Amino acid sequence: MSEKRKQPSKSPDALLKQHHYPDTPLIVNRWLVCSIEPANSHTELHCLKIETGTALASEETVFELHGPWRTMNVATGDVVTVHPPPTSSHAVISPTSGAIAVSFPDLLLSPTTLAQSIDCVRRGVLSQYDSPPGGPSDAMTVGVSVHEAIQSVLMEANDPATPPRDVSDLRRRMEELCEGPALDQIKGDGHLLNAALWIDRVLRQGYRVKGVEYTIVSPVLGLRGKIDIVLGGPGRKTMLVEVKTGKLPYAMTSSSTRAQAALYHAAWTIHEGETPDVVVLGTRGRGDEGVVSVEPEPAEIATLLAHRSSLAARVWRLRRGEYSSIDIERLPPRCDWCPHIDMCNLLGSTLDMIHPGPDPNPRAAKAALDVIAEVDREFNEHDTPEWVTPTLRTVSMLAILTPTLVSATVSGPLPSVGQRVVLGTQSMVEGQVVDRDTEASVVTIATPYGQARNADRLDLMPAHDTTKTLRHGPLLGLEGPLGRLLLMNRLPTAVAPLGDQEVAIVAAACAEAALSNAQTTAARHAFTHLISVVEGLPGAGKSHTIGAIVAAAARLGKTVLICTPTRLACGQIVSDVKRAYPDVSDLISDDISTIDLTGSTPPKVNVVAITTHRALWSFHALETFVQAKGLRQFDILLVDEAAQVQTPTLLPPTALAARLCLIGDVHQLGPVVKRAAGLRHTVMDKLLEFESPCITSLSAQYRMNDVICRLSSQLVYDGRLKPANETVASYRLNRFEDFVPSTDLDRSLSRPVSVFDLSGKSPAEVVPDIVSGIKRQYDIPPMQISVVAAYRADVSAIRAALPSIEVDTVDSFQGQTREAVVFVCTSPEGSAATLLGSVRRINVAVTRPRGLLVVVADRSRLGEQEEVRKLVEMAEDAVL
Ligand SMILES: Nc1ncnc2c1ncn2[C@@H]1O[C@H](COP(=O)(O)OP(=O)(O)OP(=O)(O)O)[C@@H](O)[C@H]1O
Repeated sequence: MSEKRKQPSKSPDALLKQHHYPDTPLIVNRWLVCSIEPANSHTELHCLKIETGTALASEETVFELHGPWRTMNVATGDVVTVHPPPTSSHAVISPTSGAIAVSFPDLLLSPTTLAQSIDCVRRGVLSQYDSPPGGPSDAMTVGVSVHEAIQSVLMEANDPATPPRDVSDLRRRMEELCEGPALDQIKGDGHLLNAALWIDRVLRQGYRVKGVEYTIVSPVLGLRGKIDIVLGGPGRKTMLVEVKTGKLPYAMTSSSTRAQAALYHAAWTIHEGETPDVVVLGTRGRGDEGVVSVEPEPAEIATLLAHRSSLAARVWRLRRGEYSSIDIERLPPRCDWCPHIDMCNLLGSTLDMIHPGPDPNPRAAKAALDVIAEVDREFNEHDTPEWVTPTLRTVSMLAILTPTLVSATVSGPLPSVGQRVVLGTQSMVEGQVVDRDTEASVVTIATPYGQARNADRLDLMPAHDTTKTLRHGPLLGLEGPLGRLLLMNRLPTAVAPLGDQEVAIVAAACAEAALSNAQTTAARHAFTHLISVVEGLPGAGKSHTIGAIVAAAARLGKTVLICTPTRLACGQIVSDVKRAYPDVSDLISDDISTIDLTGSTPPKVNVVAITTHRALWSFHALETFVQAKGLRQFDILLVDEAAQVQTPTLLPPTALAARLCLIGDVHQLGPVVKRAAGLRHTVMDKLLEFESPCITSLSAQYRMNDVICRLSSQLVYDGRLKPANETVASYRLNRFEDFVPSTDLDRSLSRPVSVFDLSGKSPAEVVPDIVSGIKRQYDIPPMQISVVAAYRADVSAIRAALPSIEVDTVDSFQGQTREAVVFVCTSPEGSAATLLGSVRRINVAVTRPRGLLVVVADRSRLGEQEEVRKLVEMAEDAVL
């Protein structure tokens, strides 16, 4: 078995540089070095599960071989032996240390899985369980048959004995190959004609098959898989074809398909040393609709490279993006058929354990630990190399799921506090050391800090049970008042009174904004209480109050970190404050990256606004900002729309602030959580369980007239929501003087709240008439009329019919005000009414308008939509 291999002519990073991937440092995905021995012995190697590898023995070089448990030097003349014999594509030589990297194929992902994991945060972890329960669906059968037929006719074309075939011959031949129960559907959907047209074209261009199901393994990219078809063409051109026969045309250009194509492009370039063309071939579209040539963009490559370095890191990084871009609630149709659903549930339960709901109990914790054990077992059944202990798996999973701290026992010298590190033998968990225990060799690492580009690598001791330290370790943000609240169920009541001058400045800012007594109290509490809460009903002036707090703080020279769940809210707060308080306009910024933190003088800015997820990413920059101001922490952390912020997301920014002020409404939109019920229970919910003077309730609202206000008040607030004054209550839209109502529509729209039935039509047919009716009757600018729909499908259809009017989902209107709102509270035919099952979502929609609310419903479906039925009944009562 002993064999001596020569070094590949070019190192992988040289190839990367040569082929348009110049900035790619070589990071070996998951690697472990085999053993070495004198030429006449190789016994030790058999016990290691190394499937692949390479051996080096250059005359001049001394190589350092290292794995997680050993480091050895290979001297000139030594022979390195790997068992079973390696293939060069599986191994990489580290250009810096000269170490031999042997990749573990079972830790590599398929390109499809890796590409899909861009859309589904969990799929990366679950890739190894990719077989549908209950057998393949019809679509899969059709897809597979057509796919194989295409490969077969292309291969047959290589055979000199096959006569030349025109389009009809190709099509007929594929029909023969597809013979079976799915053939009728295949023919009906036009797959074979489309495929035949494409095959005819490439054959005429001189392309011939070089391989089908062509195996490609790329440790550098962290993937292995099979390219559906590799074609060689004139001028030594190579075309890589990804066949997506069962998919609809839009799948051809989806982000995951593009990612897959980019992966092929990169893998081929790196390992074969030539730049290929990549084509995604669909057959369901009309003609060329299904054929897409993909030229990966640098940004796509960069995204992939950012995701590649390990199974866990990929998913973890994706999860960091989740807070902004992946709305899990929009994925159910996908999840319903997703074969990973069972594993998803397991992970969901794990989440519940890590962030338990209101009453964490030992039984739930035990159940969740069982879940982790089960996940470990699953992983281990898949031939996991021994050194990848279940513990390591678990730690990476927990790190994926908890943006907090992990503790790990490390081998070798301990890094110092503050040092950025990568935990594990690859970029599994990035973070910064926040604590170290030299005796126990334990470091505590805060994740996710991101930006670990210059991090040092730490090796975990394989046998150590890191989960124990993880679970008992301190958690970032939990040492302070929030910790006492979450861990001990205790709310701090200590108050730090303000000095006279401070009281005067806060009072002045409140007076400038004409804050009510309750709003003024809420503003003062933000300065005096360790934790304060402003429960503000819709339109009760939460944003208005934040403005006064921020202005007062800026004038007092205090530092404030504002966190909001959305970028829109973030920008809105900053622009409102700048407009209302021009004197502090230079002291507030919503872009931490533009603040100069390197100068010798402290930055001028006092107030930084940032989205909650961005705060995780930019933790280090925020910390540097505070230090540059000569402080240890921000004076106040203000969290707007706090009812939407999950507890773990709140922990890192909390660690950066002396005081926490949460502002929100638990009856408006909540956090987007699919299964982990524990995450649904936010810090805001938790705080409202207390009766404490630190909670201020704002129930007098300044937005809606009395009729609209009554609707929300009855629907959600047990009558607590009231107009702040008579001017607000009696507000009506300004009607054109010469307007005379002549139709039923006009008469309905003359009331502040009205209900329209779809009567068998689609929202896109009904809404334009309603909007025209509003424009005819009321003197308001079109930008003050908005259409709000629960479902994206309705939003798209109505937008197409009403291009000049703002149409969007409920979620994008949270926090907004309009003169008139048309609320389409229907669900598209065939969809489950889940979005409308949420009274919180309905509440947000109906509390946007000042003067006019039009509810569009489908009476024939009210039986299936309990919350909508209630709304319609109350809206009709409101009209009377
Ligand atoms: N004390 C006040 N005096 C006059 N107008 C006020 C006062 N407080 C708030 N408003 C006005 O009421 C409207 C709604 O206020 P704001 O947007 O701050 O409410 P909100 O609680 O943030 O609403 P939502 O719950 O919808 O996010 C704004 O036009 C604001 O200027």
